[in-house]
Amino acid sequence: MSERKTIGVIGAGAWGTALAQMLSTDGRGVMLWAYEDEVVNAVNSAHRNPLFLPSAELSPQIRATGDLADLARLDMVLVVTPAQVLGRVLADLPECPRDLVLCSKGIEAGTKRLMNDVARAACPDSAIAVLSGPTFAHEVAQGLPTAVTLACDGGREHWDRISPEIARPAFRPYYSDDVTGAEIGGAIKNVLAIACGVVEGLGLGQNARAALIARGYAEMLRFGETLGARTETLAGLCGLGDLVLTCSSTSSRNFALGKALGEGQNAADLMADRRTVAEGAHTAPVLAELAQERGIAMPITTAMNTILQGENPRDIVAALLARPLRSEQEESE
Ligand SMILES: NC(=O)C1=CN([C@@H]2O[C@H](COP(=O)(O)OP(=O)(O)OC[C@H]3O[C@@H](n4cnc5c(N)ncnc54)[C@H](O)[C@@H]3O)[C@@H](O)[C@H]2O)C=CC1
Ligand SMILES: O=C(CO)COP(=O)(O)O
Repeated sequence: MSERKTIGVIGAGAWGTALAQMLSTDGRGVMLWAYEDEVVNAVNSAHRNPLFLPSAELSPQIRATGDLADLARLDMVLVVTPAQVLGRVLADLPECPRDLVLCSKGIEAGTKRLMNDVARAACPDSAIAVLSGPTFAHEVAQGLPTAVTLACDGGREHWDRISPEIARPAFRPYYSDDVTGAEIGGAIKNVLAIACGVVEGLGLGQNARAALIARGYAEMLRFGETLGARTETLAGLCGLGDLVLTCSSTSSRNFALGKALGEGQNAADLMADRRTVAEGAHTAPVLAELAQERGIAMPITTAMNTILQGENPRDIVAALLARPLRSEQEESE
């Protein structure tokens, strides 16, 4: 039997913890880096993560650490921090691994870079893969069946090396070499999930939500095309698949944030002091800016950005509905 190498996971929020649990199911060791000492201690002593994934009983195969040096010399490291701190955390890594697998969903605000560009700058010699798809953390931690896109910048050879390390009977990666497409799907669906939550919070009905998913997907395709993503990638698990999941459940933090906005809660209050991340709130401003700079029609994204800045959701929805009639394929605001 081949040796099962320890895998590193950076970030012990809900998703990093669930991935560590999933990876440990074949009996291998997982080294999990956590930002909070409280999480390190709880994982090591009680096999729990009370801050971010309280429902899961974790495998004793998972060892937590607060020291990134403990991940040195591991061949493969999954990076699962919030998107806005990924670059900072990678810059602190004493040694870059051979294989980095990026699992965060977002765009870096200041630089407007996708996560793979941020990671490439920090670890130029690492092979970069993006793992993304419809994956609520609590379901993966329970071992429920889940499928993801695993986009490998090194093509088939890269996939052949890393996919056996990541696949498990209930966790099924699908091959892609479209790293940009895989990232764009995950980043944009978070903004659209907030929009679907707003529709829910305002009580606008199921028809409106379906319209929003379809028109939001058209925005994802237009944006993706401009950045060189392939339509077939966005039609898959990491795009449409994840959009459908997060636009239809309050298990999504982004959807729940939108619902609260639609119900009349204040955006600044909702963002203040939150421990868990709703990536769409950070992605919306940078995405709206990129759309404007590049002349890409993204009216739903722009509207969500305005609502997150404190505008009245009902007024913004009314303005969206009042735009001139056009064909579905037309690419103007
Ligand atoms: N929760 C989920 O079901 C899924 C989440 N993701 C993505 O995974 C990424 C991480 O999300 P979650 O694990 O859900 O996080 P979370 O919302 O459960 O927890 C927040 C995380 O941020 C970390 N953090 C806060 N400040 C930090 C700092 N200054 N430096 C480093 N880390 C810091 C915390 O330690 C914690 O790990 C996000 O990009 C999210 O979109 C992707 C798929 C599923
Ligand atoms: O990305 C996710 C599921 O695929 C998790 O969505 P939220 O971050 O909205 O909870």
